[in-house]
Amino acid sequence: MNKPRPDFVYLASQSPRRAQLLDLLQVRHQPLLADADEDAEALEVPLPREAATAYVQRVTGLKLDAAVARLRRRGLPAAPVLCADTTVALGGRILGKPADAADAHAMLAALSGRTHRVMTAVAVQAGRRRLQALSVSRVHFAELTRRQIETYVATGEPMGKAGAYAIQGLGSALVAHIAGSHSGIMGLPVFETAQLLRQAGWHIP
Ligand SMILES: Cc1cn([C@H]2C[C@H](O)[C@@H](COP(=O)(O)OP(=O)(O)OP(=O)(O)O)O2)c(=O)[nH]c1=O
Repeated sequence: MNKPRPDFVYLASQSPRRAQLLDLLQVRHQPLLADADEDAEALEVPLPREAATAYVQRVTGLKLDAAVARLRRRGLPAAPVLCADTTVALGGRILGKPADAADAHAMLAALSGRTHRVMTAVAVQAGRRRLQALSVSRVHFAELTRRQIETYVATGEPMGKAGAYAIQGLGSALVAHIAGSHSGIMGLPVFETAQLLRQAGWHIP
């Protein structure tokens, strides 16, 4: 007899935005968070001269490897595992999460008046199948004054966000134009995620 299909996915992410965006698809999910001794940050180091698209997909694959190993280690019931990674690229330069307020200030000054790319890779492990997708958006920032940057950094919002801003928050006041996926910029491209989950056998309209 066939095993019943699980009715949830594991979301291997500590990002509350990713959980909210997955909720839009009405897919039940459970967190699969890293153990205290797993060094998640260590995965997020670009290789010398690595292109941002290659980097974001490689890191997402590593996150998924770690999550699948975690599932096995904990002996949890089998179900698909989903994870994602978001990277901001200004020309050939990869902007990660700011280390501190000065770093956030420098990133925002670099983004001011220019167009950058935001890439989010999504990966799903469903049994032996690994499915991956990449969303690339272009974001144009208004010209920012030093004062505006200082005020924004002082809100604390840039911390923990790739590129030092949040389009879902006050950061939206700095963004003049986007071309691409708003949810992808936030951290989980809903359209591409739906495509992957359908391929994994999920019923999504
Ligand atoms: C550009 C941009 C990024 N971000 C966020 C999305 C991601 O959470 C974060 C990039 O870091 P990620 O390493 O992609 O994700 P994370 O560390 O927050 O969570 P996890 O690895 O557990 O899944 O930046 C926004 O929230 N809004 C934005 O507009």
